[in-house]
Amino acid sequence: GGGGGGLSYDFYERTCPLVEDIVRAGLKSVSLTDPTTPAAMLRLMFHDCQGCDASILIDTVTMPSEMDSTKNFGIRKRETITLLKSMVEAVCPRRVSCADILILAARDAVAMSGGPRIQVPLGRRDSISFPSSSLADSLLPARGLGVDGMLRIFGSKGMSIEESVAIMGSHTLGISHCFNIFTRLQAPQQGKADCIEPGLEMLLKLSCPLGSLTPNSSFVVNDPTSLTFDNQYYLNAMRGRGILRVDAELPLDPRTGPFVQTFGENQEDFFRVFSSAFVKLASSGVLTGDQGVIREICSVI
Ligand code: HEM
Ligand SMILES: [Ca+2]
Repeated sequence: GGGGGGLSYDFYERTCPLVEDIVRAGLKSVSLTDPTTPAAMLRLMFHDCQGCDASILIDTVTMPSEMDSTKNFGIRKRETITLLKSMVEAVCPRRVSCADILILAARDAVAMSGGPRIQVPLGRRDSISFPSSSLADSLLPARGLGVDGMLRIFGSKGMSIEESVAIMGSHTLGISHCFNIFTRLQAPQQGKADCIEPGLEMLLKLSCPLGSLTPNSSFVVNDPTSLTFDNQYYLNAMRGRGILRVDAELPLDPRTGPFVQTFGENQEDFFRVFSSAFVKLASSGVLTGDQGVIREICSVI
């Protein structure tokens, strides 16, 4: 376990040389029918990476699973990983972990949306114990988390402030459900540095009216180019149009603001720092060697 020791860049070179091609092709075909798949993969990877052990994929019947934590509200398309795994199983049975397939799918999601091509070390093993909803509750960020808490989370994974700002650029993809933005709408000044540009506030109030009967299905996009992995997230945030509290605070906090500006001005910089942050996130606290197992069906222990 620990800081990613035991992972390597040629882990499947002998045992499953085609794994990266299979995952890339499979994800591409799933994304053709649902172009929001890459966003779902990237968030799924973050939420599994309190260990990156595919524990988020496990379905339990008799006890609460990770998915029962409200922090995992809106997590989509877990079944895509199970599907990709079955494609890999057909060629290399019992050799590739669900955890590695999830990381490969997330990095392919970034590349296929126009983002950087990231090399990731492999060799993760899947968890063997039942998943814990209370662990997910305590480790995953609250929807109203501010910059302070965000820096603490990523600092503990060995990221610099610059890398922490870069990994937040993940919100260049995807959506936020009204369920997750109500509190901010009702108390926009709750955070010390929070502010909403009036046009955005109006849009959010129209999209997510108080008393809405569909807060779990209505949503807004995280940035104006929500299917493209680009630096619009930063430009958007600098205009006071960040959707979540952390997105809004990022340009205003003196620790993070300068990096928001650099990434907004220079997409290459963003891509470079995002890549190293991604590898740190994907390597933190992983199981390797003879720890854990290789699950045959990702949703079943
Ligand atoms: C620590 C600070 C973070 C907070 C507070 C946060 C919070 C959220 C929330 C509340 C949503 C909306 C989910 C929904 O309503 O469906 C969301 C979406 C998303 N988040 Fe984060 N997030 C954080 C960091 C990250 C990181 C580090 C990544 C990736 C590495 C990430 C990737 C995403 C993606 C891709 C979406 C869109 C999901 C979709 O379209 O289904 N987030 N985030
Ligand atoms: Ca975007």
